[in-house]
Amino acid sequence: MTEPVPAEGEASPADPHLAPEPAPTGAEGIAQLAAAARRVVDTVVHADPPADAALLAAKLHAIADEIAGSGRISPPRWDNPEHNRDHNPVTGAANPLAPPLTVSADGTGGVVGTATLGFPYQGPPGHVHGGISALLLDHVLGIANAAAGHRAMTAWLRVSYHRPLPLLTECTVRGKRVSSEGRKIRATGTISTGHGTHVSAEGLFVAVRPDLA
Ligand SMILES: CCCCCCCCCCCCCC(=O)SCCNC(=O)CCNC(=O)[C@H](O)C(C)(C)COP(=O)(O)OP(=O)(O)OC[C@H]1O[C@@H](n2cnc3c(N)ncnc32)[C@H](O)[C@@H]1OP(=O)(O)O
Repeated sequence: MTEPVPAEGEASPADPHLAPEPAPTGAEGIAQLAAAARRVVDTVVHADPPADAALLAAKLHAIADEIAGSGRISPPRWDNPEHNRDHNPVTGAANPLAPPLTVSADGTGGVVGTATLGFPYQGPPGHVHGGISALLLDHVLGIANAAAGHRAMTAWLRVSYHRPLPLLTECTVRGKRVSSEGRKIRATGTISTGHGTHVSAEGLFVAVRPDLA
């Protein structure tokens, strides 16, 4: 089957913002730690308070001390977008807060990712917190813009919640740049499940000033 050819400025499967990137030294190890920490968070949120909670907490602190003993990386530089990819709270494999969502080109000039969100992301009982949905959409719209060649900051994001988004259900997050005018870029996106669209968003993004990019 022939891949559709993206129009100029649209995300392609070969886009560097979507392609697997060369792993920075130690990235695999950090991703392993992040996956384990993610499991700890999920388990803690689900747990009946164990009788030996204080002892278990002490063990977790000891593990954190051991990890910290190997040193800390410096705060990222503004001009290092690679850092964002690994450590951001949505797709970042190195960030235990990230579900993580895996995003790729959707073949029509936009981007798409899937994730199944568990109890750490709960808002209304059994459903995803609205702020989490906004976070996913903000980030995926940002990736769609980046994949279309625009490194841009969110100026505003309008989120519409159409129906509650259930936890523990695979959801699909889509984003697409829809227009650009000078430094101003507009993008839209949705979060859907097999039951239809639960959340949609549109945003204005402003390309990073050339002297800062
Ligand atoms: C972040 C980059 C990473 C990329 C990595 C890739 C993938 C990762 C994805 C990560 C995604 C993470 C996503 C995140 O989390 S981004 C983090 C959340 N966003 C921010 O923190 C942004 C904070 N705001 C700013 O930094 C500045 O205000 C910006 C950069 C937005 C503009 O300040 P700047 O000094 O640069 O520009 P300007 O003031 O000359 O304005 C220029 C034009 O824009 C128009 N305008 C401005 N604001 C608004 C507004 N609110 N409504 C309507 N219009 C607005 C303005 O009228 C003018 O229009 P015109 O008069 O020319 O017609």
